[in-house]
Amino acid sequence: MSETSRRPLIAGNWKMNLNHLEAIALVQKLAFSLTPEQLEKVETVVLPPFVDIRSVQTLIDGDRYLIGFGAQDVSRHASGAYTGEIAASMLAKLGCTYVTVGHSERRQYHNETDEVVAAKVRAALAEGISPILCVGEPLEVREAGTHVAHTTEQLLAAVDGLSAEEVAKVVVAYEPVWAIGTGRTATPENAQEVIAALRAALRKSFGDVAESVRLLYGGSVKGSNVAEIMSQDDIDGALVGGASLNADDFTTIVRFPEHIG
Ligand SMILES: O=C[C@H](O)COP(=O)(O)O
Repeated sequence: MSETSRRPLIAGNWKMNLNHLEAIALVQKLAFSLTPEQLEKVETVVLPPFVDIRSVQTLIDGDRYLIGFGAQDVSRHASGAYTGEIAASMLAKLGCTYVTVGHSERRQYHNETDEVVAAKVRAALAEGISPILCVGEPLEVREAGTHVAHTTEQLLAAVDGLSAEEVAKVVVAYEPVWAIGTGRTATPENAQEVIAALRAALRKSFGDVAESVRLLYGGSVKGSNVAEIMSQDDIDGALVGGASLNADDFTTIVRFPEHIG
């Protein structure tokens, strides 16, 4: 995180955890634990399962919590006969401001291709929702040393053809697949290397707007490693999985500026 105008973003991806009652309890705990100053300094967002979102919205809107919320996936289609799918317009109506797109678990278990991911990015943007576009290499790519090229290709495939104005609304999350849920994190320097390369690729294709795009790191982020990760120049936040399910763990992560000298 360098001294720029990019506001840090910590997003909690709950994945397929917590029902709507548990969601309410967790968001309440977060709101009671974090001060308005902390939430002003660090944009804090939860990404619950679809069925929790209405409850989370009602709570956050009703009590005017300074916590954002979004979804974990979106249909590439606007509406129609797509059983089980959720349209971006439905998420927008619920007040979602973010949606993760192209998470490695969707790419791996639901066969999402770069083409599908690109269509979902567009679907979200069309409804004023910022996609949190996930990219990252599997272990064999890291071991082959081609991780920068791999993640850059994923990024450019997803944003190809967007305007600079649209790109400014995209958040990119670099999540090395081998670091997700494994307790293994990329070293802060490794994460910085890839994320700086992603920003350079955006700069080459879209110009100065690249300086305002927020790039996050994800993969076993915890209270104990977040400050070191966030000290890197190009890392603007974190996409947190496991540690976002516990209010104490997540608030410790959101409070990372207190641990940066
Ligand atoms: O979306 C979040 C990532 O997949 C990271 O998950 P994790 O923090 O449990 O490793």
